[in-house]
Amino acid sequence: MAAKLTAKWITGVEERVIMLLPYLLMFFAVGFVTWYMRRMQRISAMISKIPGPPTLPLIGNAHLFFGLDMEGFNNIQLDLINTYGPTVRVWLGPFLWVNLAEPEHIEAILSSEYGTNKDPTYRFFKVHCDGIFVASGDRWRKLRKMVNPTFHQKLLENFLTTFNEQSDVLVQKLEEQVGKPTFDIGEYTGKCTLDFLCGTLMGVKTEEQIENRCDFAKNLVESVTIIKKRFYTLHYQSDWIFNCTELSKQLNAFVKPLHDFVKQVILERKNIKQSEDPKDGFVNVDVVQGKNRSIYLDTVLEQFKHLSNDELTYLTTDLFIAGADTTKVATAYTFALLGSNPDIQEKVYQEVNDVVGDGEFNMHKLASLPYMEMVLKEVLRLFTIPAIVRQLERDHNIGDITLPAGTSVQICFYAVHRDSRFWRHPEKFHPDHFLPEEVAKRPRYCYLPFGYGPRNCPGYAFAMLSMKTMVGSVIRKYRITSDLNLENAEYNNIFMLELKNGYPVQLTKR
Ligand code: HEM
Repeated sequence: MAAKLTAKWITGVEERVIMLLPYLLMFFAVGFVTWYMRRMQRISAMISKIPGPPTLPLIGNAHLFFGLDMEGFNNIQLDLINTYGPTVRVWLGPFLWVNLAEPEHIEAILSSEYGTNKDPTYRFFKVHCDGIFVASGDRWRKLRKMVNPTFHQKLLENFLTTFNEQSDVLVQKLEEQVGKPTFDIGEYTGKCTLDFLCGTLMGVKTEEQIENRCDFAKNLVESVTIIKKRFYTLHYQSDWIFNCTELSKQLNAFVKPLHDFVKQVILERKNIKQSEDPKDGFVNVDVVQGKNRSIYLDTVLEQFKHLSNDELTYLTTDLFIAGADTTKVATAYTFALLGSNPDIQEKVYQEVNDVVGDGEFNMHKLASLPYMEMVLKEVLRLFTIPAIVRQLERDHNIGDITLPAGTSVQICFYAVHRDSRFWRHPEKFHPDHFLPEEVAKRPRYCYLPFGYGPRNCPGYAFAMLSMKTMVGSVIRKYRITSDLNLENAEYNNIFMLELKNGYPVQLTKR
C-alpha cells in the first residue's frame, strides 16, 4: 500500500516537472541568448577598431581554419596579416582570437602579468606535464618562482661538461656518415639534445646517441607526436571522443613509463644525496655518480625540499617537453643552412678555430663567438616556435584598443620575424640582420625567439650554450654541404616549423 502511494506521489511530481520543463528550458534559453547577445555587443564594440575577415553566422571565421596543418595555419595567418594589417581579429564560433604581429602590441601583452595565462588549447599537454608549460594563474606563478632561480649562471657553467662530452660523441657518431649520400642530421641533433637534457637535468647518462639503452627518449618522442596529432585533428579536440580512441590508449602507454622513469631517477638522486656510498642505480641506466657534478634536479631538491615526487616529476618532464624539440630542430636547421651557405660556414669555422681551436668550449670562449651568435639568432628568427597563444585574464589595452578578458591572443612570431618593415631579407638566411648597426635600427620587440616578459623561456641560455657547443664541435671536424633551398622548402605540421623531409646534409672531413 505504502509502495503504491509513493509511486503515485512520484508520478505526480514527475508530471508537474514534465509540464514545467518546456517553460524552464525556454527561460534558460532566453536568459542565455540575452546574456550572449549582450556579451557579443560589448565585445564587438570594444574591438570595432580591429580589422578582420567577414564572418559567417554561428561559425564566424572558423571555416578558414578547417583541416589546416601547421604550414597552412601559418600561411593563413600571414594572408590575414597581409590583408588586414598586423593586428587582426578572428572569430572561431563564439571565441575571439586576436592575432598580433605589431611589436608594440606584442610587448603590451607579453610584459603584462594579466597576459600570462595559457590558452586552453594547450590543455592537451596536461596528460604529459601538468606543470609550468601548461599551467595558468597562481599555479603557474608558483612553478615559475621555482624554475627561475634554478637556471643560474653557475649551474649552466657546470652543464658545459655534459655539453662538451656529448658533442664529442656526436662528432664520433657522425663519422659513419662521412663521404656518404645525403642524410637527415635532425636524427643526430635530436639524440644529442636528449643526452644533453638527461645529463644536465636528471644526471642520467641515457647515451641515446650510442645505443638505445632505455625507452625514455622513445616514450617522450612518441607521446609528443600523439599530442601534436591531437592538436591538429578536429574531432580529437573533445576529451570524451579522444579518450575512447586507440590513440589515447597508446598515449597513456608512452606517458606512464616516461613518468615512472623520471620518478625513479628522482628517488635515485635523493638516495645519492643522502648516502655517502650510493648503491647501484635501480634505473636501467648509469646514474652519473657523485655529488661532484651539479645537475638541475639536485638544485631543485635542495631549494624546494617540500615538493612531492609527483610535483618534481612534472617539473622535470616539462623541461624536456619545452627544451627537446626546440633545440633539436634549431640546431638541425643551423647545420643544413650552413651547408647551403658555404661562405657563412667558413666564417663560423674560422671563428671557432681562432677562439676554441681543438680545446673545450667554456663560458668565456662561448661568449667570444659573435658571428656564431649572429648565425644562431638568424636561424631562430626564421624557425623559432611560430606562435604562442595566451588568454587574457582581464580587459587589456593594446595601444588605443581594449581587448576583453577571455580573448585568446595569438602572438605571431612567424609574421613579425618575417615582416619586411624590419628585415632587409625577410625570407632569406642572412645572419648580417644581426650586425649591431642593423639591430640598432629595429624596434626591440620585433625579435622574440624565446618570448618575452614574465613568461619568457627560462631555458634560453641553456639553449644558446648547448647549440653553440654542438655546432662548434661538429664544424671544426667536418665540412657540411646541403641542397636545402628555403624557397621551395616544405614544412611539417608541428609546433616548431619542421622540415617535412628532414634536414638534408652531406659531410666531408676537414
Ligand atoms: C632553441 C631552443 C628553444 C626555443 C626556441 C624556445 C622557445 C620558447 C618560447 C618561445 C617559450 C614561450 C612559450 C610561451 O610563452 O607560451 C618557451 C617557454 C619555455 N621554455 Fe623554451 N625554448 C628553447 C629551449 C628551451 C630549453 C633548452 C629549455 C629547458 C631546458 C626550455 C624551457 C622552457 C620552459 C620551461 C618554458 C615555459 C616557461 C613558462 O611557461 O613559464 N626551453 N620557450
